[in-house]
Amino acid sequence: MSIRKAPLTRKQSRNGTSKYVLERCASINEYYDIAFKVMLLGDSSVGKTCILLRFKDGAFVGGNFIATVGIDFRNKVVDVDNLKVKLQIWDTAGQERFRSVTHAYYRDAQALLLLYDITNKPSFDNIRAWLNEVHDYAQKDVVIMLLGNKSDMAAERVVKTEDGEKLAKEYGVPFMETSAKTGINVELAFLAIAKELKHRTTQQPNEPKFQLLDYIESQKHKTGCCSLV
Ligand SMILES: Nc1nc2c(ncn2[C@@H]2O[C@H](COP(=O)(O)OP(=O)(O)OP(=O)(O)O)[C@@H](O)[C@H]2O)c(=O)[nH]1
Ligand SMILES: [Mg+2]
Repeated sequence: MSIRKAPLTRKQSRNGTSKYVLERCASINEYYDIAFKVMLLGDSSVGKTCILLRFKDGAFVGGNFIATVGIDFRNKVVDVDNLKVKLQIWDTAGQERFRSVTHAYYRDAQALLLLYDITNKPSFDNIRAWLNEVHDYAQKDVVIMLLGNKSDMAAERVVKTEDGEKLAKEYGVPFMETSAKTGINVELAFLAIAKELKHRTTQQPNEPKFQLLDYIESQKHKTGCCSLV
C-alpha cells in the first residue's frame, strides 16, 4: 500500500511568518492529516515488539520469544483533537549486533519510547546507556518517554516503580509502567506521544502549551486495557 508523503507542509504567509498547513492525505484505505515517526528502544526481550503489536492489533502476541532482526515498522492512525494523526512506529532490535543499523534511524524520529523490563534489572540499568545513545544520535528536541514493561509480572518484579519514577524525573521525561500482556497504559503511552507531537506542530502563539506530564498523570490511573478515548 502506498501512502502519499509530506502531509504537513510549511507555507509562507503574507506577513512573512511561516505556518503549517494541514493537507488531508489519502491512500486506498488510510486517511491522515499529519504523520510522525516514533521509535521503540531498549534491551532485547523487554517487550518492544509485543507493545507495538498490542497497540496496533489490540492483542498480546506472547509465547516463544522471537528477537527482532534489524528494524521493522507498523503504522497506526489515531484521533487527536479532530485530527487524524498517523504514527509510523519503528520497532528496533535490542540486540547489540544490530546497533549500527538502528542508529541510522534515530535522526528521523520525533519521539522515542524507551523500554525496560521490570523483571530484568540489567535492562533498567542500561537505560542510562540508551539515553546516551539518544543524546548522540537523535534530534535535540525529540520527545522521550520511559516505560517499565511487564507490569503484569508482579511476583518476578525486581525494579520498583519508584526507581523508574526517580530515573524519569532525573532526565525530565514522562514515565509509566505498561504491560503488553494486559494492555495497561499501552494505548495511553502512544496517544500521549501523538498529542504532544500534534500540539508542538500546530500550536498557535497564544495557545497554552500542552503539558505532557500532567496529561499522563491525569490519565494513567483511569485507563486499563484499550479503554482510552
Ligand atoms: N508477561 C509479559 N510478557 C511479555 C510482555 N511483553 C513481552 N513479553 C514477553 O517477553 C518476550 C520478549 O518480547 P519481545 O516483544 O519480543 O521483546 P523485544 O524487546 O522486541 O526484543 P528484541 O526484538 O530482541 O529487541 C516475549 O516472550 C514476550 O512474550 C508483557 O508485558 N508481559
Ligand atoms: Mg522485538
